[in-house]
Amino acid sequence: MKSSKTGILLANLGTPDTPSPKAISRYLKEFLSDPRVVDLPRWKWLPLLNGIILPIRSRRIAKNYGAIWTEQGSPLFAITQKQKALLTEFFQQRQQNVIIEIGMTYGNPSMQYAIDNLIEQKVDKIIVLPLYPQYSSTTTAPVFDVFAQALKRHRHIVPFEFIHSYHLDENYIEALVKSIKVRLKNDEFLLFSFHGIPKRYEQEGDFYRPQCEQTAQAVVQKLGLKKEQWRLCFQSRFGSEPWLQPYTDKFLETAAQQGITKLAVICPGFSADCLETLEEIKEENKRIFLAHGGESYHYIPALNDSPEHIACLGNLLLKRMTI
Ligand SMILES: C=CC1=C(C)c2cc3[nH]c(cc4nc(cc5[nH]c(cc1n2)c(C)c5CCC(=O)O)C(CCC(=O)O)=C4C)c(C)c3C=C
Ligand SMILES: [Fe+2]
Ligand SMILES: [Fe+2]
Repeated sequence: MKSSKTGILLANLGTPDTPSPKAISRYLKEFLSDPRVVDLPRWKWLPLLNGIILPIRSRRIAKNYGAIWTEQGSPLFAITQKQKALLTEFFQQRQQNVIIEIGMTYGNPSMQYAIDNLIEQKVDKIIVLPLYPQYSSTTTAPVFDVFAQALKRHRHIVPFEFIHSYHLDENYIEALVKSIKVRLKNDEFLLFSFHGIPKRYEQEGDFYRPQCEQTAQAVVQKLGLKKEQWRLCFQSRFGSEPWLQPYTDKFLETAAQQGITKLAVICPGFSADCLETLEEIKEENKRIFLAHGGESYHYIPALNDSPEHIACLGNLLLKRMTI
């Protein structure tokens, strides 16, 4: 009897191909044209995006991308490749017949490329794993959209499973706890910083915030932290309307006045380090905190390709393969 072959699709946001303004603009155009991300009326948003935002922002963030770029490409790209390689080993060790592809929502490798490859290799089933522990209509839902779009080219819709979120997965919480335990000093305050979304999206039904809160609560409970030893904030706001609050940068401006002078920051919503963690949180926000009376500040890296993270992702997938 033929053994079943599972296709695994590791989905993430995507990143520019190079740190040049041209490549960044191409990537941002695709990303920010998605109505799931910016839902303003097209007639209002697209001229603003194309005429003002893309030329200015892509030049501005080119130097930030340049500062974090690696020989293997952008950190998000390089880390996702490592996750793929280690997950392949994870399944080989367990004698599972799997093919893993990376499919980015925006940019390369595209979701279409990933799906075409999996279908060409005649997989019996596809498991889609959006690498976002907390669901959001701005990240997880677009993975579903591009996945469905990519299948349109094929006659056969392969049976599939979509991992919606894993914000309270036991191995995910354990991996965060372990990573914090080895890095957080006794006298440090712990800041959880999650990527923000517009507040309006929450009012319209996006339940991202409660999932972020549940992740943070589960972690602090295991660490035994008191409520005055930690806080949850939201970073990376964009545009002028209110986003989820409290804002990370605003908190850092006033933290020292509240007696918080030694700080460690973790961003549990990012499964791989990227521009938003390595530049904004690790560098820019450190400068803000130290300029406003903070004494020490350090960033706790994303779970990336750590053995605990690979075991977490591997087991999440394995559960879907055996049922
Ligand atoms: C404009 C609206 C945006 C929403 C909504 C948003 C939500 C969101 N994003 C992530 C994860 C990542 N975002 C990254 C970069 C990034 N995000 C936005 C805008 C929105 N994000 C922009 C304009 C950019 C580009 C950089 C910048 O100009 O600041 C990245 C990093 C990609 C990389 O190449 O390293 C990630 C990852 C989440 C999780 C989220 C909502 C929950
Ligand atoms: Fe973002
Ligand atoms: Fe940002």
